Amino acid sequence: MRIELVDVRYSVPGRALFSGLTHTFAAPEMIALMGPSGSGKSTLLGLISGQLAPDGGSIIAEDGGSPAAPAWIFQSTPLLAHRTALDNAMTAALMTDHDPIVARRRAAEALDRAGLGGLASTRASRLSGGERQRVAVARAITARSRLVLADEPTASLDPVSRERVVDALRGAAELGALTLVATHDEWVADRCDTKVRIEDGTLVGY
Ligand SMILES: Nc1ncnc2c1ncn2[C@@H]1O[C@H](COP(=O)(O)OP(=O)(O)OP(=O)(O)O)[C@@H](O)[C@H]1O
Repeated sequence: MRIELVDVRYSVPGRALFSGLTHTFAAPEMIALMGPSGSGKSTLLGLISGQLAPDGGSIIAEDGGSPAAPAWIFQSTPLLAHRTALDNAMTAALMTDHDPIVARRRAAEALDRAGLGGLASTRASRLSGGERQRVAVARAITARSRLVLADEPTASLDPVSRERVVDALRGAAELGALTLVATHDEWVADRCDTKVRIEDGTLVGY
């Protein structure tokens, strides 16, 4: 997966957030997207996902020619509350063309990888916030998502849960996904492969 932003322009009422942003992200990598509140982190993820259309310029997502189909991880990622962790981990894969038996095996493997093997049969409503986040990452891995967009994935977690969620996201990147993590948390950013910060509408490595 490779995302090329070329001369991207995007404004919200009264303000240009990006006025000629050019940058390339390429997998496999886990990239921290930093920047002050309101600098445009969530907006940039929305542009990369295709949920937002740029006012100008182009965003080219390449994965062997096919467009990106991102997996989203939010501060509190929605799961099917009354279904098990295993069912939840399978859902995205089942919506593509995966064989249900293969999806089930992959989901079990992804949960194991996320340290949740013992909770596979537990309903999502009974999991902690951090466990739910890891199920969401396992869902992305099961679906073989090439692009993982995480928007403040650890914002409401205690330090132990935060580390486990970051490890799970690292697992997605190690399996080949381009993993973008918008965060305010320097601890999380330090665990990514690369750190970029939005400064005055441009992306600066640091
Ligand atoms: N639909 C919209 N209409 C008006 N303003 C918007 C809209 N979407 C975003 N904005 C503004 O654009 C700016 C960037 O928002 P964005 O959510 O991308 O920032 P952020 O860096 O993710 O912030 P935070 O760290 O607080 O989550 C903010 O000032 C926000 O108020």
